[in-house]
Amino acid sequence: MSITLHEVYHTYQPNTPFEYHALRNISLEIKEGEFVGIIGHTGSGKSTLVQHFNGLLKATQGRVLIDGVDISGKEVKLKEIRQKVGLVFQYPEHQLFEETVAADIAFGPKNLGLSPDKIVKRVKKAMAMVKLDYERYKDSSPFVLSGGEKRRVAIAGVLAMEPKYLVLDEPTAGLDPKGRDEILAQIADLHREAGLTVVLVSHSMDDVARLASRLIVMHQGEVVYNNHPRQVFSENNRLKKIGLDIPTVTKLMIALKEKGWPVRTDILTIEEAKGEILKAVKGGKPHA
Ligand SMILES: Nc1ncnc2c1ncn2[C@@H]1O[C@H](COP(=O)(O)OP(=O)(O)OP(=O)(O)O)[C@@H](O)[C@H]1O
Repeated sequence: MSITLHEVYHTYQPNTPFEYHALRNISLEIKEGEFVGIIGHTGSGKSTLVQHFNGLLKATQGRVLIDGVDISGKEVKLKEIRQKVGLVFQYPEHQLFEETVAADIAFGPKNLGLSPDKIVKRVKKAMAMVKLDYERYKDSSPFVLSGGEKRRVAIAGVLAMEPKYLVLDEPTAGLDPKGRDEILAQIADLHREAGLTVVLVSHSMDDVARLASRLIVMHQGEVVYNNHPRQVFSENNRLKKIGLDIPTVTKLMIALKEKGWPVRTDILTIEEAKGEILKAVKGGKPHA
């Protein structure tokens, strides 16, 4: 079971003076249970790519298969595909529109034609998943909430559809560090505890390095790396050439190594760095 792209191209406004080839020859697979990060600088095609995962954009060429089903098939119900692949847009809170938090989250399940009982159950479950207290928030207007809370309401709206794949396009954009950490921790929980397959689009290396087990790096509409974060970040110089940076903690370890400390440089988290530095310090002075 997977999201599979086979030689996908996407051209915006074809055969016009504004024609733009946003995706070129993309083949990739996101397997059920994975946590995949998609990184790339602005304009590299990340949003265009993920909008193919649920049929919001149609491939100009190539095939997109969701759990083996080619979504361009005439008999395919895109509504079902969009339920299976939940897509959280950039700044999803801009799409909140109902008068209360509960009504907003209920919008999707209502459209599925579920009974009122089932709808309430889904709303409660989705709010619990993003750690919003049901009783406290259900009757609030979404518009009086903080930026981070609004975003959680928007994510809950997608979760209430009970997707199998959760695709988040820059979910931390515009949040302060606390809001960012909270959202990322919740996304990690959704993968670890709720068992969702997660695709996280980001241009923050620090964020994806900690969470993703695989990274897809985009550059000018193409996939340039598709590998474990440690492998990707070992390509420090090539990443720099395409305008991407390695995680801060990885940079620190490279700097220590250059100063002669016997530390590993394929480090992705502060915890790993701590262990490595303590080991090196116990071992005595640097060699160089
Ligand atoms: N509707 C459109 N018509 C023409 N070109 C478009 C359209 N939407 C996007 N593009 C172009 O396609 C390219 C890829 O855009 P996309 O939004 O996928 O990039 P991105 O990597 O998600 O960028 P960001 O990090 O800024 O969100 C950009 O150069 C953009 O200008």
